[in-house]
Amino acid sequence: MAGSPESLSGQDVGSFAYLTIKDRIPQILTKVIDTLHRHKSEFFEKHGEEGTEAEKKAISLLSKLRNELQTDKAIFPLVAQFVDTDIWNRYLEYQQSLIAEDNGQPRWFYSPWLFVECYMYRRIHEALIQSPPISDFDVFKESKEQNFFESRESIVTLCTYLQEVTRTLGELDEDQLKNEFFKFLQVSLWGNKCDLSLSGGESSAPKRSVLDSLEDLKPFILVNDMEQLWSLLSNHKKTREKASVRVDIVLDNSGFELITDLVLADFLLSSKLATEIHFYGKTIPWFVSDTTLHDFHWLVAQVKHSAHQWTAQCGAAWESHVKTGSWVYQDHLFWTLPHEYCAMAQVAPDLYADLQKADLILFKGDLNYRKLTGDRKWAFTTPFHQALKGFHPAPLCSVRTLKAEVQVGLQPGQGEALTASDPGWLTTGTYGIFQFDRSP
Ligand SMILES: O=P(O)(O)OC[C@@]1(O)O[C@H](CO)[C@@H](O)[C@@H]1O
Ligand SMILES: [Mn+2]
Repeated sequence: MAGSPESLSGQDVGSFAYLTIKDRIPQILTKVIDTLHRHKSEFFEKHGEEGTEAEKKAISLLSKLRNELQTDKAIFPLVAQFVDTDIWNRYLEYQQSLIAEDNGQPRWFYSPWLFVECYMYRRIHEALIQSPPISDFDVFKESKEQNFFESRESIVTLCTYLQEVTRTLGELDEDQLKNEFFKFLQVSLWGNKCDLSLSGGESSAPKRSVLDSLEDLKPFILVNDMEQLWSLLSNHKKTREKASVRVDIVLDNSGFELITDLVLADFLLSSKLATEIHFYGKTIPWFVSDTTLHDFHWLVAQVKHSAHQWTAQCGAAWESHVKTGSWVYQDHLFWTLPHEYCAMAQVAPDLYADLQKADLILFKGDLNYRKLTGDRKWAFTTPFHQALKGFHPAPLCSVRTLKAEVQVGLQPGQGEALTASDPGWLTTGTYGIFQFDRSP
């Protein structure tokens, strides 16, 4: 295969990568520092003087990080011992090896955007690790919970709808079932618009019921492989050649997006299009809104204890799915490394082998898409299969709203026409895709 195109980076002045590194990431860091400041008294109440000292230390480490970024310093090796420190520092050495002698070291506005952005979030975590006893504090917890509470109405509407569909499943014919499947897929897609790292932590809760918007949003789906997802799952259901059908969902954001993913997962079980769902979340706070184990269980509990009958019924069912094992939540440190997914088989062979057991893998969101395609400057018409560069653990589908300047698998002229009609089409989250790759 011909060489891959270069990575998106802050070298391209004015690019979305450049503006993210220059403006959005410092804004996110400032919000993190402010969050720590606002919890000063809580840390004192919990840990006394030690807590106050820890808050000061974390803030000073984060201010240093912000200065390194804003003055385009070298990317420094991680220093605090953690389960993935050596992997990160080996990756930093690899990035160094890609740079010609006279071009110095990996730097914020020089190295691949994917690397420096992931590194920034891992440095935030390092600042907390180095500041015991507040090391377990999730600096993004408040904004993830706020997104959930601000989405309350949409959550009630969605859970009510799910209960209605679940009650009538037995009466639906094939076409009607497919139609419901497509609805829940689209709800999960547009749930991805609710991304706090794009909004810099500002509220991103849905403004109206996403169910009512599906028809209006259809023209904004640029690649639509939903039919292939249906035929894959409905054939398994029809032929019953497999006792179990496993769908894996590589999660993205907590809050409303996670609700839309759990609603889809519940429908997959009730409709018997799947018999088990594996969810993958993040082991550390990540990209502001990404789902951690705590976020997952907190959200299920919140839904279960809702005052609204149908919402509470959903939460009880979801808790039961976890208890019976038909829903499995899994952590793996690979998801918070900077590697492109084409490196997974080498870097995390255990995870790759686990994904190979799935009948279908749904990758939610933009960051996953960037890692699937290596965050590279592919031509818009490059086949998705080619951009995956050998990453094929199982049939997979990206379910993503566009928030970065990478997109493949378009028709000839489609990207150019979009640029002419809507210059922000790649980065505002307005457009979405269901992009499927069957497998080797
Ligand atoms: O994976 P998500 O949550 O859909 O989006 C995450 C993300 O779009 O937010 C950032 C915006 O700067 C991008 O760098 C990154 O890809
Ligand atoms: Mn995210």
